[in-house]
Amino acid sequence: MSKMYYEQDCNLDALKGKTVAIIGYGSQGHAHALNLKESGVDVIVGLYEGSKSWAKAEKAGLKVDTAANATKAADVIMLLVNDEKQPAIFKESIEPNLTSGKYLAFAHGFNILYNQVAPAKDINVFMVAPKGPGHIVRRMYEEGKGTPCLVAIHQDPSNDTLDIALSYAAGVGGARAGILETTFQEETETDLFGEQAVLCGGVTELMKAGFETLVEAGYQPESAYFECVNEMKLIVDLIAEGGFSQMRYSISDTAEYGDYKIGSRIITDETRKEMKKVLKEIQEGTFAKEWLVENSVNRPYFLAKRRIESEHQVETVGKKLRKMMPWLKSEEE
Ligand SMILES: NC(=O)C1=CN([C@@H]2O[C@H](COP(=O)(O)OP(=O)(O)OC[C@H]3O[C@@H](n4cnc5c(N)ncnc54)[C@H](OP(=O)(O)O)[C@@H]3O)[C@@H](O)[C@H]2O)C=CC1
Ligand SMILES: CC[C@](O)(C(C)=O)C(=O)O
Ligand SMILES: [Mg+2]
Ligand SMILES: [Mg+2]
Repeated sequence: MSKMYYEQDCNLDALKGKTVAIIGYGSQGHAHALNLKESGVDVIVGLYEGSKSWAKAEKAGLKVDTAANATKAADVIMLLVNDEKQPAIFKESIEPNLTSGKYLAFAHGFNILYNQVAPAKDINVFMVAPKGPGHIVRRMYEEGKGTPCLVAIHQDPSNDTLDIALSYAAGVGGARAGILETTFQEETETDLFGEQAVLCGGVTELMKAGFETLVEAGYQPESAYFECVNEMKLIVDLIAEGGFSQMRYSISDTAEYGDYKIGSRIITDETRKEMKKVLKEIQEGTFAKEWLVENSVNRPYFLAKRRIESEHQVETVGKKLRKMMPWLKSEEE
């Protein structure tokens, strides 16, 4: 049976007297460090000499040191550097300073599930994985709201790792929305599937396909952008707030009829079959292997696609239109 935890189930005091090192100060790192600090936790950020994040973290009022020194100073070490960089940083800076009984934490299970990081048996290992982008985790916390989190325990030699993990999850704001207990395997496989097939890969390809269909048929790119990209958030906000039924309550009956009639012509049996294939590749470790190889040869596919995607018309038109909507805050520097 699924196990959910809320504020009344979490004891923030479990982290009292302990220091938490946040290694990395990017999307998740800045959100965890600042939310925990504002929840009363003693935080130190761990980076490397020359890191562009160093000055940012100091400017935000956080203690900063190298990853090795931060690990030495801390009882709980949360690894929030890029997944592909974690194994080397763990070996070089963290493992030599992880004394028995410390807690090592992750926000994604990739490196534990696929055996890229293997902590000694006397180290407590847990995961707190927010189900949202770091900048939103921070923004929600500042607004007095929270982002749901997953929590999982990999090793528990001290017999209190769940208490520490729940305290941590509450400190980042997760208990305001709900913390679901899971395993490293379930988190990794569902997270990879979600970002590839639905949230990132699925949504951007759907938007681009809609945008390109309209533009190729001779409609204005601005019209295609408003229809297929900008309005997505407005529709999805209604779904997030009140389910499909609230979205369908707010749209016209004409749109609702089109939704029922046409949706399954777009997401076809073929698409569902492909989703199953994608999930199998994740479960069998094929995707993980590919991503590790891509990194070992300096990411040629990843970097080329990043450039090509950033030059797509949907991006250039969107940039121009968003400038006229100053309330749309961009987190990119
Ligand atoms: N992005 C997200 O919203 C989510 C991410 N996660 C997980 O969180 C983890 C972190 O991802 P994310 O926040 O996207 O990472 P980012 O790429 O946003 O940030 C990485 C950070 O690590 C720092 N860094 C890089 N190399 C080193 C090093 N050698 N020593 C110390 N710090 C270093 C970077 O500093 P600099 O930039 O100065 O080089 C940067 O501050 C991953 O496990 C990811 O799967 C989980 C849920 C959502
Ligand atoms: C959806 C992408 C994500 O899994 C996330 C923000 O939750 C990630 O890895 O960044
Ligand atoms: Mg995710
Ligand atoms: Mg992810």
